Amino acid sequence: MGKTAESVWKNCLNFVEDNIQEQAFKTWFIPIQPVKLNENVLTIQVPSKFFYEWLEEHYIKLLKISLQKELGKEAKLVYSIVMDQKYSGKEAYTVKIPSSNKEKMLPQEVDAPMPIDSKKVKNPFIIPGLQKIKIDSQLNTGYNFHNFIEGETNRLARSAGKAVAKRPGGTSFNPLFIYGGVGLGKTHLAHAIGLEAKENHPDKTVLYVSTEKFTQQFIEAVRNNNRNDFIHFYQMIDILIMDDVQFLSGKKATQDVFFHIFNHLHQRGNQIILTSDKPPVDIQDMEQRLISRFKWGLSADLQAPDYDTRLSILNYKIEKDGIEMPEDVLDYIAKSIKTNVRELEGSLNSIIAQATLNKKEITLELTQKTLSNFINNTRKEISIDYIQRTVCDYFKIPIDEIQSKTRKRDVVQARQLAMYFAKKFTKASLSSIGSQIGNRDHATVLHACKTVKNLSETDKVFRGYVEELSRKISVE
Ligand SMILES: Nc1ncnc2c1ncn2[C@@H]1O[C@H](COP(=O)(O)OP(=O)(O)OP(=O)(O)O)[C@@H](O)[C@H]1O
Repeated sequence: MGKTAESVWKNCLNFVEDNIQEQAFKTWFIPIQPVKLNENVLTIQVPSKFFYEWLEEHYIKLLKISLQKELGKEAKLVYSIVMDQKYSGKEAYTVKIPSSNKEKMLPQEVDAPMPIDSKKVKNPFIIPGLQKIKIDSQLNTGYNFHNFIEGETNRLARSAGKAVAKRPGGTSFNPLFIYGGVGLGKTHLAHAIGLEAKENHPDKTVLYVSTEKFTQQFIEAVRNNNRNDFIHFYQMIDILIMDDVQFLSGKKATQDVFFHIFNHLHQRGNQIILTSDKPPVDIQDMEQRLISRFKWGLSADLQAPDYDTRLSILNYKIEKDGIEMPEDVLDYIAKSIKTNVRELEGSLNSIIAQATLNKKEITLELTQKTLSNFINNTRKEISIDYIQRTVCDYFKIPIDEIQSKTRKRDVVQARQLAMYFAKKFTKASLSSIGSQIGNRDHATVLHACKTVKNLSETDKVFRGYVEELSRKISVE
């Protein structure tokens, strides 16, 4: 039987699967569809331009080998990309681009719905000559890529940051929206991108600004009647990094001015990098038109580091400070401090300080003693998993039921209660709660929280459940 696109792709997938991690395989290869086979040219359909860029950046070598095994040395790969027409509200369409077939390459330029080359458009507000003024980028050289340790939980954000620093405004990651909980490295990564972009493109104007500072500057500008100067200044920036955009929440006038700056920069193909403690959809009191712009590029999250990353961070820091520490001590710290990198650094510093001040050797015993308070506090954190198990035990429902799609009344109620308690007892965002409890969206979680609140006010029996469960969960 002759070869078909399906059969060729199936064999390629078998080869790829044997050579990469399972999670990566599921994420980047399962969604691909074989479309056409024309002699030695295989066309595959990928869900987005981002997807295509990622494959070309990370897996091109593997794809090339697998394809050559199937179709010979002259094998060629063509991507069919489903382009989302976010800007015009028109139907999605597909574009076809050949693979670079290089082992390592820069992502190619694609016919994006947004004219990337709109740099030539003249900005009537900018006085010629002013554009190249030197500004202090406000970047902290201590926060660079070299000391930003890579791990499973930050790989996507880090790689996207690297890509942006290489080709600011030239990838589909615009804006690059980095989000994650407290102390997970958002600010560090944002500075690292700025520093590397500056190094790669010395002619570009880079500016890091916290949202708080931006807001203060704006208020000051309005007070002094130079709102326009403020806007013009920001419109001159080639790479704008704005930290903690969740602080725009509720600030209508600042959102408004940022909206105009954002549009201007984006239309000119300038790069925007934003950080936030939550994903765009969960930012409260933010204009919808801004939220939708935040989602235009790539949203990448930083999660709490896993054990291996925690250990690598500790090793890096002690090596840098020229300190020796027994392996069991490092292992103990990495196993005990799980929440975030700032706490990990803090605990390491406390141990070093204890040992230095008391002229003691760093031992496991000293470490356990120093960290005891800290660990007791951290253990009190309640996980979503624990909440789900407690609710399911209480109602005698198997945990897979609330994870399933079933709409059975008792299961729906248990699921809603689990969502309500996750909102009450954890710092997780609505969308993160939804994705962990039954793979629902943030609106479902919001609805669940309201339903539980309403029912507790009107139904005595239900209120009893809520109170008892609340006690059970918080006792731990
Ligand atoms: N992957 C990493 N490798 C090395 N150090 C890291 C890493 N991630 C975070 N850190 C360090 O952890 C500390 C906290 O990081 P950072 O201030 O960037 O967090 P953040 O997410 O911006 O926190 P916040 O939400 O409180 O602003 C910094 O000292 C940073 O250098």
